[in-house]
Amino acid sequence: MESKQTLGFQTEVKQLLQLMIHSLYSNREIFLRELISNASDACDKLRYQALDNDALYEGDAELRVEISADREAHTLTLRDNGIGMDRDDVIANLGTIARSGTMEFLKQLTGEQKKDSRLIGQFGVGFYSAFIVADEVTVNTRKAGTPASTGVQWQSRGEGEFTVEPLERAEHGTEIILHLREDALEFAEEYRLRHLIRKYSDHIDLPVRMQTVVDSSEQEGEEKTVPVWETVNEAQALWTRPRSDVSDDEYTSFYQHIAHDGDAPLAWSHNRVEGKLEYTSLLYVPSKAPFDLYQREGVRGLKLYVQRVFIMDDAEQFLPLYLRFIKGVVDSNDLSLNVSREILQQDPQVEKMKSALTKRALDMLKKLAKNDAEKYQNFWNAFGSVLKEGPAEDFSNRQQIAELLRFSTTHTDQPLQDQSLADYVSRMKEGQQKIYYVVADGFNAARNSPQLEIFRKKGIEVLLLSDRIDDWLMAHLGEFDGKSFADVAKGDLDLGDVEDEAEKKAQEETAKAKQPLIERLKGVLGERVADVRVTHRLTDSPACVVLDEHDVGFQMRRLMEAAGQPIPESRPILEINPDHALVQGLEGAPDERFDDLAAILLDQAILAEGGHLDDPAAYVRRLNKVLTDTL
Ligand SMILES: Nc1ncnc2c1ncn2[C@@H]1O[C@H](COP(=O)(O)OP(=O)(O)OP(=O)(O)O)[C@@H](O)[C@H]1O
Repeated sequence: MESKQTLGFQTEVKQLLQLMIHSLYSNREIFLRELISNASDACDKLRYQALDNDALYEGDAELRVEISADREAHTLTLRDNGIGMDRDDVIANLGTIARSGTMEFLKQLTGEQKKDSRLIGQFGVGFYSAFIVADEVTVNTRKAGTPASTGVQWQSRGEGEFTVEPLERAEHGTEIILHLREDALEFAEEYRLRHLIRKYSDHIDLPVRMQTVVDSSEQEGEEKTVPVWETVNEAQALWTRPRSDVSDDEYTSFYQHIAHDGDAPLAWSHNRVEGKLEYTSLLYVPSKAPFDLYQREGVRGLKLYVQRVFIMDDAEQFLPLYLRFIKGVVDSNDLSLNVSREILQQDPQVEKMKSALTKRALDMLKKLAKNDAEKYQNFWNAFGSVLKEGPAEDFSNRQQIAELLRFSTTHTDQPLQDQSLADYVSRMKEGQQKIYYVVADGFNAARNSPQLEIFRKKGIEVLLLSDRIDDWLMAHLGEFDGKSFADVAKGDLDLGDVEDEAEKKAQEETAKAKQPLIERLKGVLGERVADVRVTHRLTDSPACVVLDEHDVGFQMRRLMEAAGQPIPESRPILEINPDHALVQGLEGAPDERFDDLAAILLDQAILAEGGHLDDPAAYVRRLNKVLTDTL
């Protein structure tokens, strides 16, 4: 048998402990939530593993958590009869392996205690929160189903080192003994503990018991004290209760338990489905994005239960990827208890549940948008760009998703995305048939895009898009309220009936008159452009570049380029503003000067659109030549 060993905490864990001990005072009670939460997870794990091996219960199938305090000794003890840990588990889990969350946690610290303490649970650094209130922590544990001699004792003062040593332990499960700091003795007070236990564990399906009053009874003249274990929490899984019985506070604290998030959720939706498929779901919209929202391997999915038995965390088969921010629980009556991830992937029932849960989640967002604009904006700011993946991933729900989208537009000219498509449609000009948008790499580039000039002049609103996903979104959105979308940088400018016949005629005539100039430009620019034409979309700029209706957009091209993907060959169309002095000056220019100005015009149009030049040095050379001539 190995003897006592002293080991160093991993660097990140050390940093974390320093922080726990020295800075997080504001919300100290959360350590209890974290430790109860761990105990509850440990019991869930044992219940699950015992499904096909009853012996793991070792004759004690009544899963529970017990909490007792000793005011004299300054200790608080939490005991569970869950799965327990062996020596390797203890070393890995409680010291040497920083969870991926720890680093992120450290990165995101703001120095503001309130905020920082809320981050603790979210990043899976729960156990160490014990050191907020304790100056020494002892963990006695034994893995269920192993001999009594394989117990382990872990001990640390949270200062950089911990010890592990073998322990003879009759019971399986884990006992955590906190030696409370002088200033944390309130956590040994019975009334305080009772209150906290109810606050943090009423909703979990596991009795949390306290050794409270000591019962003294006179027997044969001798005073005998009997410890009484009393269940303090409600101990009923929250989702199994009828909606009308559950308070908002309870929904909130259940969310905080399952999502490891100290903040309140923005909305929830709790439903029981009966009939062919029977299940209960409880879905939540968090208020802020987790750090791994955009990572491929990021944690997502619901907690899956089958007939109240916990089966797995992060069951991702029940919601589409674009709703990966939704947290919650699904409890099925139909799935088998030994269902695995592989089975979930193929089960047609799961597919049906996924489709129903998707609708529920979208409905929940719709309601939030309708009832609370401020919260909805909060949701959109956190998760809008994920929801924008929806129309491409989930064709059948794309209209519903379209209603949920928010944009910044020329109506507000602000980067905040807070205008819905319905808002846009309600402001459409008489005769306007399309919803116009511009896509650029950043908000300012979009807002100042030359292509918008005519739209601003005529008071036609344009959506200003600058998220990476936007080109992709627009390609899949199709239409909204019977109106199609038009990229102002693609194809011919078509303002529908906003322009009258006289205007159109005048434009045609100008185009005819400029034909010789157009031909001359084409001759000079040659292969660099697909076409040159006169436009009336510009009022201030001399020229702009646009793409053919069916070309891949400028933004998408840059994304594909950055991702090392082959980009389909396409050349821009140069459009010139016949009313601009520079264009007018071109007409009479001698050949050499004309060639320089033509090239500059094209290069400038590409730059204004946000593109980069193949030969920037040539552009600078030409520009300097022209500038010098004017001196
Ligand atoms: N009471 C317990 N019984 C068995 N294992 C435990 C217990 N408490 C902690 N552990 C183990 O230690 C690990 C680390 O716990 P910790 O609370 O730091 O992080 P976590 O539980 O993984 O994340 P989070 O707190 O966000 O749930 C757990 O994942 C679990 O494997």
